[in-house]
Amino acid sequence: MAQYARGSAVAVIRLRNPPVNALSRAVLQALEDGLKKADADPSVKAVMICGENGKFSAGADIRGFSAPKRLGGALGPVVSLIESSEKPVVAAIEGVALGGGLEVALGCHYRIAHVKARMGLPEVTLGLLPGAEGTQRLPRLIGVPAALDMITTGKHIPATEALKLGLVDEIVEENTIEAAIRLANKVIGQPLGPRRLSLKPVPKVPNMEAFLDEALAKVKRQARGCLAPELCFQAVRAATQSPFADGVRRERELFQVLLSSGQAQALQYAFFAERAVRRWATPGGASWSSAAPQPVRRAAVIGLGTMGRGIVTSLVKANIPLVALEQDLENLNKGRKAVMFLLEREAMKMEGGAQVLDFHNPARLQFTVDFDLLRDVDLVIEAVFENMALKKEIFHKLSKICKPGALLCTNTSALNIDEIASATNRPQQVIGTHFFSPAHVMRLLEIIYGRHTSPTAIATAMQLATALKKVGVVVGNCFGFVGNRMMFPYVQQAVFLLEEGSRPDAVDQALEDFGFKIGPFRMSDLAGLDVGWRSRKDQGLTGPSLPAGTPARQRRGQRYSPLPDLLCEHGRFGQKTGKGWYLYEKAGGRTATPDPWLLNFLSQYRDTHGIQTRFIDQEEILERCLFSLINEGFAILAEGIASGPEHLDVIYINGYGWPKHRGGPMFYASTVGLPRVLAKLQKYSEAHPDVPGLQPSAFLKKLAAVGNPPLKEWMSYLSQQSSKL
Ligand SMILES: CCCCCC/C=C/CC(=O)SCCNC(=O)CCNC(=O)[C@H](O)C(C)(C)COP(=O)(O)OP(=O)(O)OC[C@H]1O[C@@H](n2cnc3c(N)ncnc32)[C@H](O)[C@@H]1OP(=O)(O)O
Repeated sequence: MAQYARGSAVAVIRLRNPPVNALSRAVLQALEDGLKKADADPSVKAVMICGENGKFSAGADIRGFSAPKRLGGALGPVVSLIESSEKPVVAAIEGVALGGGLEVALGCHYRIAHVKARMGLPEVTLGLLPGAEGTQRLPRLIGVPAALDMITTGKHIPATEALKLGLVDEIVEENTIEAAIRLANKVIGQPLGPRRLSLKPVPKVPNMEAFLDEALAKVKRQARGCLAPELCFQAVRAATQSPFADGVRRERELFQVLLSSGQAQALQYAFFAERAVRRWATPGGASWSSAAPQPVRRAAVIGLGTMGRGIVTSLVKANIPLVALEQDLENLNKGRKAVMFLLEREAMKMEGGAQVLDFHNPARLQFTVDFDLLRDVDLVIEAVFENMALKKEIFHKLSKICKPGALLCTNTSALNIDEIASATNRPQQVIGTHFFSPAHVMRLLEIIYGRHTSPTAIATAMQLATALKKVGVVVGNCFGFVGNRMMFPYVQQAVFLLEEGSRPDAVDQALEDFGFKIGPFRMSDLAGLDVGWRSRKDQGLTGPSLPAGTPARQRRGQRYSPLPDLLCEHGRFGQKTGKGWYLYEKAGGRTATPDPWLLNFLSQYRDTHGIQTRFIDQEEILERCLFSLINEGFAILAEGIASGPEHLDVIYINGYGWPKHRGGPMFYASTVGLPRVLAKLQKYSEAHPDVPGLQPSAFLKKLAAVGNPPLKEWMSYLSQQSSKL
């Protein structure tokens, strides 16, 4: 709704639709009614539009896009109605003015913002473009370069920047509403023509065409298959080429293309999925609604290797005082230097810099080799390397030293949380916090509860994720948890494809064309092949503990590829050694080129094992890699390791480079259709009966059999009928 009130000469229209004053049909109708009322009332000389509860508006009601024509049809004309008013209209922007909310403000003749307000046109992040004339008004107001940047990236800008760009006329530190009413009174009677953005020309840029060509190339490079950025660009370009009305027509056409592209649906699903995972629950009945977090006033990080350094940086950025601990002075000094380097770099990106982060202050960041300094911390994150014995030794020590209530977190990507917890006297306070590298950059935090982990511990870890500006996803304990467990069959298929005749660059290209930021072989070279090698040796899959006589390409009765082990035996660990699946310009180099040595090695390997080389097309690469990953996802859901497909999708989008415009693996499966996914898996598992990852999971079969229900209904089939799976 929007509430209409008349003060003296200024009528106030207050957008009201908690929590973010999204522009539903009802809100738009009330806004339109309010404008008409003000127009008809001769005692009203000006209008002020604001939002309830300190928020202007977060834009169109995203949930209303299922009835897009009705909502879309309504917003543009309302913005025009505002602009054409014969009485000055002032927008009082508090909190956020985003998307359609900012478009409403752009229709107003004046904009005044609170200094803490944020503005943006984030439609592109939802697979759309600003479809209420925003792509035509914004370039007229702030110029093409700044408008293109805002519209094609969707970034939110602070009020201070908005003022510099000329997006708002004034910013205030006190009462925005009173300031807006004062401004409205002041401008009564002044000519409105110059304030109507639709009447303004688009400011000229020297050599506009060359500028636009360059901007388009940049947009395409960054979009990686996502349509919206390019169509946003086209809408802005229309503003530079056509009169306002024609530009608006073009904007509407492009909006319709996006609306029916499927990508918009995927991105909107991803938006809500990210919010849905905050409402965590465990099969034991613990949940976000009843568990309260405990405060974290001081934390500790153990281990200053790559992960520990990123975690320390992340905690400092979140303003959490901490102790950083290493085993000896040599490693401590190395770690301290690396952390300081990261923090200096982060500080340079921030307004206020090093002073804001305050990392030179030992009360906020203390480096030590003394475990005793961990006595009074509220939370410890252990980030030493993946070795169960070492982790258990540390947790045993922690349970003796740390105060009784301290939360003990382990940063592990696969190890058993219960076994680590068994080394302590407080398993209820032990939890897995799987950070992704680089830990101060990557948004995902996989939070793993063990058999004894308390609801308070989960709530505290989730609260930590929020403080670190990360997306926390709560999952159960199994080898590899959710993310890596789904990754194993994907990577396994990629390697099997090499055995059968493909090449690393062909597999990577297929998956990068699908939208992954980086294919599995480039990723493996980046992460280091030795990491997996060590883990496989620990599991007895390779190395000295492998029983004599074990067939080269079989382990425990299943197909196994020794290719990654063989590469490691040749000292090919990836980027760090200058060679892995690819060749690099030097050790530590980043430019991957196909390596003739590797191709020759693969060919000899196939000869040795009597494998007939065949051509493998892109379709097979995608289906085998993606469907095996998805198949594991269904097994994870059936086991109750994650409480819904949204969890898996949020993990993949934020931790594994899954293209967001495809909505995550489980959403993608729902768009392909479960019967098709099942049929393909059946075909491939018949061809490769010794690969369990290709054998369709019982839950997938069930869902296909009951008629491919929509994703949001999947879990209900599990709870009702799991006994029959
Ligand atoms: C043919 C012409 C057609 C023209 C059609 C006009 C087109 C207009 C396009 C748009 O306006 S699209 C919407 C653009 N706006 C956005 O993308 C903003 C999205 N929201 C946010 O970024 C954030 O929510 C926020 C506003 C910055 C607030 O962040 P905060 O972290 O404080 O809270 P959240 O947990 O994110 O949100 C709270 C709650 O509100 C729900 N919500 C937020 N925005 C919207 C919205 N625009 N529509 C509906 N619901 C919204 C959010 O889902 C949360 O609720 P939940 O129940 O927890 O999910």
